[in-house]
Amino acid sequence: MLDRCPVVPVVVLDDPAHAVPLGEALLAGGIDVVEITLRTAAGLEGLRALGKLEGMLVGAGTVLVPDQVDEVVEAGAGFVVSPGFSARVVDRAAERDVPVLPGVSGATDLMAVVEHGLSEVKLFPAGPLGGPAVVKALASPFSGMRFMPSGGITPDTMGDYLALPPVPAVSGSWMVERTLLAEQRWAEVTARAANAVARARRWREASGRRTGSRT
Ligand SMILES: O=C[C@H](O)COP(=O)(O)O
Ligand SMILES: CC(=O)C(=O)O
Repeated sequence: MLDRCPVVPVVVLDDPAHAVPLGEALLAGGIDVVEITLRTAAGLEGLRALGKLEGMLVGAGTVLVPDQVDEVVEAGAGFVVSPGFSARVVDRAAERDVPVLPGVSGATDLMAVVEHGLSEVKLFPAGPLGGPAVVKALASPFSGMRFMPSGGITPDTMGDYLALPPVPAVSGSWMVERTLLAEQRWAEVTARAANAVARARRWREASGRRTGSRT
């Protein structure tokens, strides 16, 4: 997932009927990975609908407890994301054979991640924690760890993260703002997605790094 697309939209869905047009809008902008959060009642149904959209890899976000891992796997989630580290969520994901990206906010979380044999995490909330400097500091003792920063990232700051070798992708909600979805402004979603992918490509090229397959 982390190598597929350098920018992963994080979606808070209010209406499950918006899931498929949203997915189509993202694909049109060159984004083929999306995280649907369980923050709303519509999340699970939206995940189920979007999972059937050809060419889109759909994951579940805001997975807080192990039973939600079962729910999202049954709804077709291709990966699971949590805002923090839960050993029980990680273990359930392993039992269900679904890739999991636990959230970390510091070295103690990363110690637990290493103990569980994982080497890919979400850094959350990346901006308030201190931005790219935090990735650099954490990557030093945890060499080999790959980070997907999220939280407070903007089109203007994402390049500073993507320029770092341990950062294959960033995630955020700016491409799929809740109001855009409510107003069904799909062309704007496509434009923001295309802009994000183009910026990611530029930053990667400037820093001599390869982008994901679709970029
Ligand atoms: O997990 C994702 C975050 O909620 C995304 O953060 P953001 O809304 O600041 O982009
Ligand atoms: C913030 C986050 O990681 C999530 O909602 O999954």
